[in-house]
Amino acid sequence: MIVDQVTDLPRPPQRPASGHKGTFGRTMLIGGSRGMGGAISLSGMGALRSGAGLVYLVIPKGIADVVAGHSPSYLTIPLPEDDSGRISSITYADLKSQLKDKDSLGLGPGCGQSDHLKELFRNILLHEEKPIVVDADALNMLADMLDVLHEGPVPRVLTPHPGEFSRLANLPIKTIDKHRQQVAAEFADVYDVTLILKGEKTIVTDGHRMYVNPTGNSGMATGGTGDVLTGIISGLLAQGMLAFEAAQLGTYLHGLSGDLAAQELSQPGMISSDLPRYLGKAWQQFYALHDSGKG
Ligand SMILES: NC(=O)C1=CN([C@@H]2O[C@H](COP(=O)(O)OP(=O)(O)OC[C@H]3O[C@@H](n4cnc5c(N)ncnc54)[C@H](OP(=O)(O)O)[C@@H]3O)[C@@H](O)[C@H]2O)[C@@H](O)CC1
Ligand SMILES: Nc1ncnc2c1ncn2[C@@H]1O[C@H](COP(=O)(O)OP(=O)(O)O)[C@@H](O)[C@H]1O
Ligand SMILES: [Mg+2]
Repeated sequence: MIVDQVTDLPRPPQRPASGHKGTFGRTMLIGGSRGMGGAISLSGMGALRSGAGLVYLVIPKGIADVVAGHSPSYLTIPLPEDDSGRISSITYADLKSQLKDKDSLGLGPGCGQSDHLKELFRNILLHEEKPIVVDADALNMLADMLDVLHEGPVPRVLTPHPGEFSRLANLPIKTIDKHRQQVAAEFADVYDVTLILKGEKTIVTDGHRMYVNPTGNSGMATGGTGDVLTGIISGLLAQGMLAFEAAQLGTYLHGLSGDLAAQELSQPGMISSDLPRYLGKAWQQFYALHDSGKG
């Protein structure tokens, strides 16, 4: 297997002067559960500040008001829930009309795990050809049904931290930490996905290309920062970026937001909800350095 090291960042999505919110894509994020409404709200913030035109959050009804209260900019779709406050009852067929006009999906932040969710995500991953980001509990459920990734050349971005990757690839965390690039590239190649292996110097690979992200700091080791990344990448995918490029740019901007937050707030003093707030500054710095001020 030959893997090219990529260092250049991709072009960001174009923002035509005549663009309207439909031009910049609709992304739908499915997650949240009782006690983890924050995760899906953070993803939604990442998606909004990535430039996506419309951000839909599909959540259990028990947390709908709290999630909607995080930002008036979300559209929320409340669904029935089970006794533990996780999305339940609704089937893939029930969701189909909602999925139809969406340009990208993000599955998992804070959703918890259940047989029902597993079946729902299984059907989405099997039948939806649009780009999908898979994170958090959706990754943990995916570990038992990796066959859904063999159903065709469709854009899938997986965003595990080493603990989640250990479950997915059935490898000890020690082996993953020691051979990060090799194990990530092998997995991405076998399952035809873009894999983001998170941590210090996050790796983005599709099995043929490898990008090692230079941004980010250990101030980002705080609950919810990965949820923000999921939203950013879903939003970039909704704007038409290809999977590897969206993963690369999303990871870079996410880490840069963390660096800018740390500069002003310190590493211990920054929290995950600061990242979306610094994403605007990260975009400005990106445009200044890489894209001649178009933003
Ligand atoms: N505000 C909210 O609503 C929030 C909600 N959240 C939601 O919580 C759900 C569970 O997600 P999760 O990631 O917290 O737990 P899990 O999948 O069990 O993984 C942890 C295991 O992996 C191991 N591990 C090894 N290396 C690691 C590494 N580099 N980074 C991280 N872990 C590493 C680790 O080892 P240890 O810490 O013991 O050393 C441990 O054994 C999920 O739905 C998520 O969206 C969170 O996003 C927080 C904010
Ligand atoms: N030491 C570190 N250096 C750089 N980035 C880090 C470091 N620790 C964590 N991060 C970043 O923070 C994010 C954590 O994601 P994740 O573990 O999924 O958190 P959560 O599930 O709580 O949202 C990832 O993007 C990861 O790369
Ligand atoms: Mg996570």
